[in-house]
Amino acid sequence: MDLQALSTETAFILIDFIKHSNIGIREGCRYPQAGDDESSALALSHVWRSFAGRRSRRREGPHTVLSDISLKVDRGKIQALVGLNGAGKTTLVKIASTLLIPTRGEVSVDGVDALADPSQARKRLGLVLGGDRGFYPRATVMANMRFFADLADVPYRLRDSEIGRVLEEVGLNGKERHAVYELSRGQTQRLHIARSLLGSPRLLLLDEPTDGLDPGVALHIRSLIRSVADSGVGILLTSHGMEEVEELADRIAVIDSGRILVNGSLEVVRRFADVGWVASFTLRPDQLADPGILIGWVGRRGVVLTRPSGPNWMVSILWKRASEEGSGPAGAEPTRLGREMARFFADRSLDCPADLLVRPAGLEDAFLALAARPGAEADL
Ligand SMILES: Nc1ncnc2c1ncn2[C@@H]1O[C@H](COP(=O)(O)OP(=O)(O)OP(=O)(O)O)[C@@H](O)[C@H]1O
Repeated sequence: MDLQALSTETAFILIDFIKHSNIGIREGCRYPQAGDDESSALALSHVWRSFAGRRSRRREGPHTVLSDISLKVDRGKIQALVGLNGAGKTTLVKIASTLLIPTRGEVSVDGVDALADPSQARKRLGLVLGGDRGFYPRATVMANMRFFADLADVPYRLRDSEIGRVLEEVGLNGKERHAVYELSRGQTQRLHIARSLLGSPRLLLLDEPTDGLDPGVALHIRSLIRSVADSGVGILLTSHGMEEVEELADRIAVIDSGRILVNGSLEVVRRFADVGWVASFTLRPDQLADPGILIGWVGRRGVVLTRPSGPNWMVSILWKRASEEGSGPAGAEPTRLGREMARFFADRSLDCPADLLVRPAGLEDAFLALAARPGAEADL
């Protein structure tokens, strides 16, 4: 736009508008301002959250649950949040949903400052905390959805068609006249998702959406989550299901004691956790009475996890990837690694386990390796 070609009055009105809006001019183009990230459904910046100690523990002072969390969820992408129980995932979801105010930091939902204008932010997001609560159980699906559509500010004349749209999206069309208590657990969970989609939010916050569901229903919910993301909604997903996260997430943040350890693709998380290949097998007591011998042999090249299974041990060796560039067995192809392990048994005149399997490490293995890292006991 050529400002010189405008009358002085029009130019002043335009400049005044630009000063009081979120728009900047750089060589005649609109460029993003702070809090106006075009691709962000959610932006958390240096978020901290503390809780006052319980009355009996007041002298201990506030308990810090989240420390300096910065996280972005892009539109159309699924950002997963994984961590052990009590790591701070639900607290973070509650802050993103405006249910909880951070002690410090900034929260922006679809470009809206959620701390300055929580009601505008709420209109742009959907929240699924799941579980059996959250609906009027004796009222019908339709009555519940009309109530929540009103809360979501869906215009009255569009209300029933909007409800029809979201019920169809989750496969609950036909259930409108059923009381909520008549729905199965999986159907109730789908209704939670339908409710969160009312008003076409730009951000969906899903806290363990498939928790407690049978595998078939969980599969359906997962494909629903993917299709919602594909429609351009940014999704923040917390889950203890590592396979689910691996399948769905574009980015995975691992949170530990209220801090983000790493955030990126599965490959980034695996590199951070320093785990490349996993060897798993069953060890009989007549093969190796003391798994400590195996642990000593692996040494610093990996992590050995054992768990009893009847009289046997189930063993997983999380081989570090650092030695992939070096000389250790983890640097070999899985076949070479398998051969190396076979030699361990042969050198001790022991049978090589028949079920020995070497496979690439997944998210669960990376997570276990992080939990087993030195010093982790102190903070996990
Ligand atoms: N209202 C509260 N008052 C005091 N402490 C709280 C409160 N809410 C959460 N916490 C504490 O904050 C920590 C993190 O809890 P949060 O529920 O966010 O963990 P989480 O990662 O979601 O755990 P889980 O996987 O078990 O659901 C826990 O130590 C919890 O006890």
